[in-house]
Amino acid sequence: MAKTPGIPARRAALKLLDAVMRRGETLEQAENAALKGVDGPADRALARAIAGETLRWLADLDALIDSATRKRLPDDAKPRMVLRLMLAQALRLGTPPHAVVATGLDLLAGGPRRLAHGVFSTLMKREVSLPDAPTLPDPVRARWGDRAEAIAPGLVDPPEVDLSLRQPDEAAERALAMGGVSLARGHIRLPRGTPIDRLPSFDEGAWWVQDLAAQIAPRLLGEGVGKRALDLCAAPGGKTLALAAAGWRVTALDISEKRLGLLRENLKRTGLEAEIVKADALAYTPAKRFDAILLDAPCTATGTCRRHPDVLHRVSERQIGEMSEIQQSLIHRAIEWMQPGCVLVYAVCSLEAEEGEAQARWIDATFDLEPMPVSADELPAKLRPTPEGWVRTHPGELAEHGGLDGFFIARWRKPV
Ligand SMILES: C[S@@+](CC[C@H](N)C(=O)[O-])C[C@H]1O[C@@H](n2cnc3c(N)ncnc32)[C@H](O)[C@@H]1O
Repeated sequence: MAKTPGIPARRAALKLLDAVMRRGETLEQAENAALKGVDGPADRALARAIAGETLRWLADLDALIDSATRKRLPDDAKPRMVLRLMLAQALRLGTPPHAVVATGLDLLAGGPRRLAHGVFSTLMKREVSLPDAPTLPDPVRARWGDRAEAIAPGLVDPPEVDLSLRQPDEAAERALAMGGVSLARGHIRLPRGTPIDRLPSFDEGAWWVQDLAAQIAPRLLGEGVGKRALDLCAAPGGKTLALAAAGWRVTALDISEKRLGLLRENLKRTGLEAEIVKADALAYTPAKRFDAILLDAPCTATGTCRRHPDVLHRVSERQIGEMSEIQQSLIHRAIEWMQPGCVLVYAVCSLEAEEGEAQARWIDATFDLEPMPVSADELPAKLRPTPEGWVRTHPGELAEHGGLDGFFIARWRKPV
């Protein structure tokens, strides 16, 4: 018998949701296994979109489900998982309800299909809708505090596509040719979903994909002609490329051979150069002196929640604490190597104060370094530094242009 079209994509979306919610995996980690047997890029994209929208709006979808059930379905019960996916399709992806039912109930074969059908039909008859911005899960709201309300509107949609240019002065001209806008020197923003590898000049290596907020950290090292920089956690290399393009002689170090493979590909495609070192920064001693060190530290990556909404549900206090310890070890190491005059830029794509502001305060209190406050004219698109001279970006900022990833960035110098 012929399979109903679209069911493999829904089955894959269920596996993705299950991997995140029950096993704490990232969407990326779960993809290989979950998408096995899903043919064609359109169905794979559909599976990703259903899982992504479900995770982005999870608290609101759950509230709707709870409003239509007499007895609360357990969080990890399969009917709740399937109903979440069905509602995300109807309310976020515009899938007609009959198609949602035709492809959704099959996922509950041998289970409570009538219950799921009843809840879904009740909610459709009520013509329910989602709020203007997703409701953040309680633990996330507690952690993000006052900022949570400003961040949530930035999570409504996946992000647009930002490019960083090898020749910054070409931004205006290339933005026009590509149908995008430039919000900063060397930056182009394109509509979400733009197929990257089909853009003109991809093979020529004139640009690489990098969120506007991620473009800030390497810029804070300044022009690098005649100077050496150590990019301490470098792969896959977005910031290495930016430093090399700004004239720095870059040593790019990372512990992951797989991710360094991507960095090598990026260097090859863009024709930029860097010395590559595969090492554990905690066990490495550089032979050279550096004028600047960029520590783009491993972190919980909650600042990337627009493109990776799984972080909203799987990052715990424990993981934040563990990351914070690793970051402090790496900071310690980097500071040991700083010569007088050497600049340190610390960055994390995290919205957690423990990985950002608290680390900057710890550096100020522990080490003999001069803070180098960031000024407004060093930042793109009218962003402002914090009163301390740090950079704190979040998805709700520059909303009129499509938002930003969440980053914390701060800068110091070793006294001469
Ligand atoms: C936030 S990512 C870096 C992103 C990169 N700077 C970019 O712009 O493309 C953090 C990196 O730290 C690396 N890493 C984690 N622990 C490390 C260690 N002990 N030594 C060196 N690299 C490490 C990871 O492999 C990962 O590639």
